[in-house]
Amino acid sequence: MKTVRGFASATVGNVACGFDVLGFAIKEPGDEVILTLSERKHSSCPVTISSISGDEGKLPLDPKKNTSSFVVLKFLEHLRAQKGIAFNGHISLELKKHLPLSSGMGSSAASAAAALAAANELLGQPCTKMELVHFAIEGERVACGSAHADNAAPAILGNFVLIRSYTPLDLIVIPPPDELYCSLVHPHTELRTSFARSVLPNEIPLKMATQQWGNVGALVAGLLTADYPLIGRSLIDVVAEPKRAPLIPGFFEVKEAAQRAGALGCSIAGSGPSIFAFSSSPDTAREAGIAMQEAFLTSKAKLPSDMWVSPICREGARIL
Ligand SMILES: Nc1ncnc2c1ncn2[C@@H]1O[C@H](COP(=O)(O)OP(=O)(O)OP(=O)(O)O)[C@@H](O)[C@H]1O
Ligand SMILES: N[C@@H](CCO)C(=O)O
Repeated sequence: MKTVRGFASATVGNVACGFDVLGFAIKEPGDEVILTLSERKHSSCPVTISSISGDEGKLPLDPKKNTSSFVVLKFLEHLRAQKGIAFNGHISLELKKHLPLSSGMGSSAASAAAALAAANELLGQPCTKMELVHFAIEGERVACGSAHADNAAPAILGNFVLIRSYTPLDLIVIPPPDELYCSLVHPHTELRTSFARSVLPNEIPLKMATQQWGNVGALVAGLLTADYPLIGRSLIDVVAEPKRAPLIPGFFEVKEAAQRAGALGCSIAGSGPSIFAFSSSPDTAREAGIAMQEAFLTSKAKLPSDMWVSPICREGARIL
């Protein structure tokens, strides 16, 4: 029997203007997955879930429905079909859930990425991290019906990841500027990604598209040149934020509080309800985070929240 423990952290999709094409990872918190390999088959399914903690009993134990086990099944299928590596043993999976569900913090992707890092290590690293991203994306389809990559890719690869194309998948890893800090505030309420996607339009006017791609290009330029004011100016989302903001009680007050505290910019984390802000020092990031929490609490909905301040994680999914 061999045991490996994988970890993958929270991620923020979209980064304001990059709907479905840009995301980044923070250092903590994250999900842990412990895999135990035995040489003999136990059941008809090569992967079973032995336990899940931290989810209040909400997550499925069916290996085909939980993102952590589903992606390992996809990984094993790929090894057999594409690399000629047959797996005849059994993997028992234990999930330690530390990320809140339906939070906008890439919870489903973190479980998948942690499981993939552990499975790849357990079987002698037959895949590159870039290959693992393909299976992690399939996990997102199981979680919310959409195979978006802006949480899954940074959960595996760390850094910022730009998705230039989905078919074929073409990912560009963008290392973060050294002094960029994220304040991430999670109000105690859930917003399902599938619902937050259903409020978005299928088509947008050309004028709106022009604004959006101007900001995405400028944000990438700002990240690559460590131009903090440019990063701040580019954190504008005219596509998803206006439709989703009404789903997050206190959103506008929280955004204003972050900016008043000196943050470079602020927007919805992924599909929400979490909200992130960027700052160019850890002190400002902490002050912005505290101001955002206060704004949630004093808004009409009086929402308590959790807050994390973190630099961008460069490592991605890893073995503990
Ligand atoms: N291991 C898992 N971790 C989290 N959610 C899972 C997992 N496996 C399956 N799911 C399902 O995925 C859904 C949560 O996904 P959702 O995309 O809404 O949340 P999220 O990952 O926090 O969001 P976001 O992508 O906006 O950051 C739940 O319905 C849950 O049942
Ligand atoms: N890009 C996805 C991220 C979900 O976290 C969305 O906005 O729906």
